Amino acid sequence: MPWLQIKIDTNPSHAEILEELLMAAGANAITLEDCKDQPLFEPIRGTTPLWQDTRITGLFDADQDAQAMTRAIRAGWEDIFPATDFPPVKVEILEDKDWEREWMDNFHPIQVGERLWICPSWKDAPDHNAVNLTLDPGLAFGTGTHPTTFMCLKWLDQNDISGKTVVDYGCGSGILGVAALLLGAKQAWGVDNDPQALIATRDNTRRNNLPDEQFEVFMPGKLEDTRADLMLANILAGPLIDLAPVITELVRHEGQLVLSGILQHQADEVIGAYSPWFDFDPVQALDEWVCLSAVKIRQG
Ligand SMILES: C[S@@+](CC[C@H](N)C(=O)[O-])C[C@H]1O[C@@H](n2cnc3c(N)ncnc32)[C@H](O)[C@@H]1O
Repeated sequence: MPWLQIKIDTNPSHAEILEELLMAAGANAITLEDCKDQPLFEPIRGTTPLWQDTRITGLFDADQDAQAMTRAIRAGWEDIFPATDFPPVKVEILEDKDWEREWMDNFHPIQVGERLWICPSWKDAPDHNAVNLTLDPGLAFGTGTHPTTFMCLKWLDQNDISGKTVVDYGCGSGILGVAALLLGAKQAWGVDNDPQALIATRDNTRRNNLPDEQFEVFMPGKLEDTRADLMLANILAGPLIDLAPVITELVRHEGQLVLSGILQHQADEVIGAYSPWFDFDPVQALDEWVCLSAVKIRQG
């Protein structure tokens, strides 16, 4: 089914209100991205563009009336900011994403280590006695084929995580948290800043017959009081470094940390950001990527 996208370029101080107005107009999901270098419309020659910091995209069902929705969003804006021009809006039909999902034909069941298989939900599991994780990543990252995901899954397969509590930070499709639960973990919490990822994680939790409460999902900043036994964070080196205090705080004393999304040449910098609190194992590498594991030895 096609989707309707409403894109609005704004600035950070107006972003939250626009998010609320898009949700009130019926958006199924909202994404925010930096758009400084890619304006929706070419700025008029000789003028300074005013609205080019933050792009908000609302995803709506295609049978909605785009003009009526845009009018409602605009009316809401004018009530709140009567003296500020409504920013430029672009409405697009997002055709059925078959082209984005062509990879599905090439996604086959993958064996990870001794116990675990990742099986696309549209294919049969080859070994019914294995721990089979049934997966449809939707529009989120995480099929198990990427070396960073694969190394985290391998770590889970090789370690005893029975009864543990787990945070899957940057959960994407939810693949790591669901794998942890299927391998015996007691509870998982997922965090992602992409709403599509939270939807995919919830769907994959259900697909594996796990109750929603066993894998709860959150936007960043909503999980402050948790102290997990195990933290899985496959993001990228930059955000992992920036998030070091936040991620550290979510791990209990003597809890474990597994980080990936890191290129080989970035490993030392990431280790440096976490070494005030964690003692690292030898680095694991696959292709140009590494996976770092560690134990928390000092309180954050
Ligand atoms: C490489 S994917 C990993 C997905 C999955 N965990 C896996 O291992 O395949 C990284 C995920 O982190 C999310 N992400 C990136 N930066 C983030 C941040 N600052 N806070 C929370 N999530 C973030 C992205 O939206 C994406 O879903």
